[in-house]
Amino acid sequence: MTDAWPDIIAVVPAAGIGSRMQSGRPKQYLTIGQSTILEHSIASLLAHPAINRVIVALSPDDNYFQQLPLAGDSRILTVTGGKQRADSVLAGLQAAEPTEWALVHDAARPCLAAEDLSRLLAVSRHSRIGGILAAPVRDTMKRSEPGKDAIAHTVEREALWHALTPQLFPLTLLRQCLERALNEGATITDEASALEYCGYHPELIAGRSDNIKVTRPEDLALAAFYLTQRHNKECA
Ligand SMILES: Nc1ccn([C@@H]2O[C@H](COP(=O)(O)OP(=O)(O)OP(=O)(O)O)[C@@H](O)[C@H]2O)c(=O)n1
Ligand SMILES: C[C@](O)(CO)[C@H](O)COP(=O)(O)O
Repeated sequence: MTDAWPDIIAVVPAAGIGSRMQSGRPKQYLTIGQSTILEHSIASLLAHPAINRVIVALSPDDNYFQQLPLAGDSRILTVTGGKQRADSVLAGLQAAEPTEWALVHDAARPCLAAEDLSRLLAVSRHSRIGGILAAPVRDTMKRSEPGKDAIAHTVEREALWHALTPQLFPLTLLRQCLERALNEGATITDEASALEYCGYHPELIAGRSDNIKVTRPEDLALAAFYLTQRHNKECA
């Protein structure tokens, strides 16, 4: 640990199959430029001075990771992921050596900006609960009628956010909340929802809306555009 940054471990859930992407391989292994989406996502973490250990949760059927240069990086440990994203995250947390903070970042989010990562990490200086990167909703939001593509009503968008990653929490607290929530059958789609289930209120850190999760086919070109824009700006 340095004075500037907390003692931290990063966990990258990368054990999904990317079914919504409709591609020939898991989406985290699709390429943008010369690297896979997974490599971009992990690079955005390791480029930050605060992060020098990453645990990657992989599918038991993953035949791709070992072909990447990352496989030989001593800062990276791999574990076997689980049936749901939360199971994969918990597998990573359970493999982590004792560490004060845990940062969880989707393998499918390759466009994380360094300034957003720093702003999230700064939460560790004043909070014992943690927080998440999030983007305020911009569009009018509708709730559909159950089972129909018809509008039931408009959802008040004031104070409505898109949860992003990374998400940052005390490792022990996150592990305890995830274990309890999963054991009690709660639906957990991000780390914050496990803390909420246990009664905590993590901070919302407004983040860039270009920190997209590559989920559907059209997202790949958008992520490539964002990464190219950032590269050109850095090289200017
Ligand atoms: N059992 C799972 C499911 C998802 N993930 C990871 O969690 C992140 C976000 O999940 P999502 O975007 O839903 O990825 P997939 O589950 O692969 O996508 P899909 O739902 O379209 O199959 C991804 O990096 C994915 O690899 C994981 O580690 N373990
Ligand atoms: C964690 C997450 O990216 C926050 O928005 C999101 O919940 C992942 O959901 P998915 O269905 O596993 O993609």
